[in-house]
Amino acid sequence: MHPTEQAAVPTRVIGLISGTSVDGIDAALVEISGTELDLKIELLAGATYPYPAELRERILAVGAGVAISMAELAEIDDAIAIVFAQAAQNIQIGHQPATLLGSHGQTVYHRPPAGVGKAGEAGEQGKKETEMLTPYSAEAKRFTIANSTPLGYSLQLGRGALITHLTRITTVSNFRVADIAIGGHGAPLVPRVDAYLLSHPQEGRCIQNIGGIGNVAYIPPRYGDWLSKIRAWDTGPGNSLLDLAVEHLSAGAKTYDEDGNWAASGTPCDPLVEQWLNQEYFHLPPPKSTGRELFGVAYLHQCLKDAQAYQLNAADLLATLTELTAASIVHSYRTFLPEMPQRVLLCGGGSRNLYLKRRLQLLLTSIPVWTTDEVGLSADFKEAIAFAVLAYWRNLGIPGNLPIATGASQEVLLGEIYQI
Ligand SMILES: Nc1ncnc2c1ncn2[C@@H]1O[C@H](COP(=O)(O)OP(=O)(O)OP(=O)(O)O)[C@@H](O)[C@H]1O
Ligand SMILES: CC(=O)N[C@H]1[C@@H]2OC[C@@H](O2)[C@@H](O)[C@@H]1O[C@H](C)C(=O)O
Repeated sequence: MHPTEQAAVPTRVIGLISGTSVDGIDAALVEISGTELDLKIELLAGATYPYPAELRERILAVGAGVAISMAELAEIDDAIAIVFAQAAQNIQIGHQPATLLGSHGQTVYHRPPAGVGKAGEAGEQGKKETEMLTPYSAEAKRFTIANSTPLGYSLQLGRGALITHLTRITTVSNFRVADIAIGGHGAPLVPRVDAYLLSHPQEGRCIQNIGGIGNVAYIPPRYGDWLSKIRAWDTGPGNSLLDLAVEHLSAGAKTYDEDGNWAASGTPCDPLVEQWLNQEYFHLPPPKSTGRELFGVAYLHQCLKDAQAYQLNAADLLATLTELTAASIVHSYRTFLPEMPQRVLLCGGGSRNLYLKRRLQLLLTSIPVWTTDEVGLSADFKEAIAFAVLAYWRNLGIPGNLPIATGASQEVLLGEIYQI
């Protein structure tokens, strides 16, 4: 059957992802029809299933660079597959079963291609640009040494074969490797889905995800050669530094700044934000991607050190870190977009941070800042929905990456398929 004939019949698909915040597994059960311009999704159910505390701690440790044995890695890989399979079972309760499952898995390591920002470009120039990423930490230095090979590397745990075995559902997983193998960053992958679900006939839009890391997809108005004008990249820290700071400042009592209330009671320190914006990542041209390897614990420690000069209290420090997220997003639009969008649509957990949203609105002046909920697509489950769509495209033989976003040399089928 031709892909378009196959796609005429709606398919029930599960999308699963745990992002860089490692807060739990986002699961979406969707009904999908159409292929690209006629792509339609209906969200039947969405839920977040927290990780067992011990597994979360182990994942965070691996992500922070703690050395583990291959035996432990294997254990974590399957422990993640098991909780992902449980999430898939739970999300179907009370619904007709799904016939396809897309599982992003859990990123524990992400290294952009050498010459980050210039995907696929190896050699001295590439190395020089990567070395510029080192002022912040010993951890960042290791990142540079590891990054002397031309291709990127990204590791998502929770192997698909086991998820298929446990759920009895055809599963697509390991979405990033094919793009990386042809010179791409393997991220961001959601922009192609954003393009078909969130484009507008007259309006240029930035779809801004604020997870642990932030990423944007600029989708121009849907006419002419609009697809070639899409731009996308990781903007830098979303909530990663904020969450780590909250945990540190509350001595472990809190894991995030609910609604941004704590930061809202402080005042951002503008000179510090200016200083932090000098960091090289913010100035590298897209395509570019990043992770907790850069915007993680060591980075926060350097921020805390920098802040000592200004004697900030806890609330001021959180306000300043929140401002870094907002300012780095807006700075990247002003620097790298061909034109500013007419609307910004937020998604991810950071879209619930009301203080962050207010600061973004202030910096973007007259450009309205909404959430994707306000145009009919769940801000909480958009990433999980996207991996359901990417699995569906893979199953139909439709490429999932956008070379302009990832830096890959061409479009490619994303993901490995495991059948029962
Ligand atoms: N009500 C809220 N107020 C403030 N922040 C919130 C709220 N709810 C969620 N968050 C933030 O959102 C984060 C989780 O966001 P999300 O689940 O989108 O991240 P992720 O998917 O793990 O990351 P990424 O998109 O980088 O992979 C939490 O760690 C927290 O910082
Ligand atoms: C390696 C990895 O997991 N990257 C994530 C991360 O979280 C946000 C940002 O960095 C994004 O580029 C990417 O995820 C989304 C789902 C993407 O690929 O579009």
